[in-house]
Amino acid sequence: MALPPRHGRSLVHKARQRTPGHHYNASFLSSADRASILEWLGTLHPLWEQRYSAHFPPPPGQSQRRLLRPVYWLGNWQFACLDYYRPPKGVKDRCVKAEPFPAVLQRQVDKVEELARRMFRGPDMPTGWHLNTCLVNFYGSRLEDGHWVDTARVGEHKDFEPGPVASLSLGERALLQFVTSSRPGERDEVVLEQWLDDGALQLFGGARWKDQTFHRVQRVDTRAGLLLPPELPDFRTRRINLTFRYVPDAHVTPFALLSAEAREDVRGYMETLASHSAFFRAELAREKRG
Ligand SMILES: O=C(O)CCC(=O)C(=O)O
Ligand SMILES: [Fe+2]
Repeated sequence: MALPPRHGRSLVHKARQRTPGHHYNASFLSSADRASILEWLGTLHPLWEQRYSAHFPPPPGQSQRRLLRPVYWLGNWQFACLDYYRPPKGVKDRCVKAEPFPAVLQRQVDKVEELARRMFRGPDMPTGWHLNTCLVNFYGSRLEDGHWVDTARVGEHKDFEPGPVASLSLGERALLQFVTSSRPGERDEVVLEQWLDDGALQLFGGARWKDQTFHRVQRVDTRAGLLLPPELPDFRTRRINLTFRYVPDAHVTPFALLSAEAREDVRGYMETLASHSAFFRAELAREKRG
């Protein structure tokens, strides 16, 4: 059970704690699978996306900015400038069909789905749920005007995809916190903290962790010299996290079938991806065939 937070005491939940709806296994990945995932990561060409686009301009008072980190998506790509997947209203032209999972990841997904089906029932396990989406987050420092700037954090947010969400962590450990919703003038209350270790699985679902709380990556440890693949210009990766989610198949759209505006907004990204990927080349070609 999650203990209520007490003053002056941090809640550090150890491996395999019993918190309903939240599961953590520090040693989920075998060393062979871990090695093979790292080898696959070395072949990726992640994107530095911009938050906004021609048809999704910055709101008043905000300006165009890059995301804090490069990302890669599998299954479907939720481009930041298409404003991510936000059911029930934001489901059209949000999830662009992307590459399938490599075999080593599909094997992890099969195991995680089996576990999730044992952990979650009824309203916590949507009809048709399967993990068909993966966001690969690269955490580290980026070079800005000759200085390395640490951008290894994620502000509080919810994952809006329905049902349980699973994540695999590689590299430096990260402190993940679940916090209650913020109200103006009130400090967020941390209701659960979990250090995510190299090779760990975290699985969470149900109203408590998906709807009633936000989560954030508060910080990522630094150990001198840890550098994860792939080699990127102007970025040093020390942690990689893969989150697996479910987007109903009806909401995953091939690039060629997006609205003209959405195609315009992401065409440049598709072309960049296509320069390294036969899958994205074929998706672009499909548009030309009409
Ligand atoms: O890096 C992590 O462990 C969590 C990332 C996350 O919350 C997300 O990608 O939605
Ligand atoms: Fe998240």
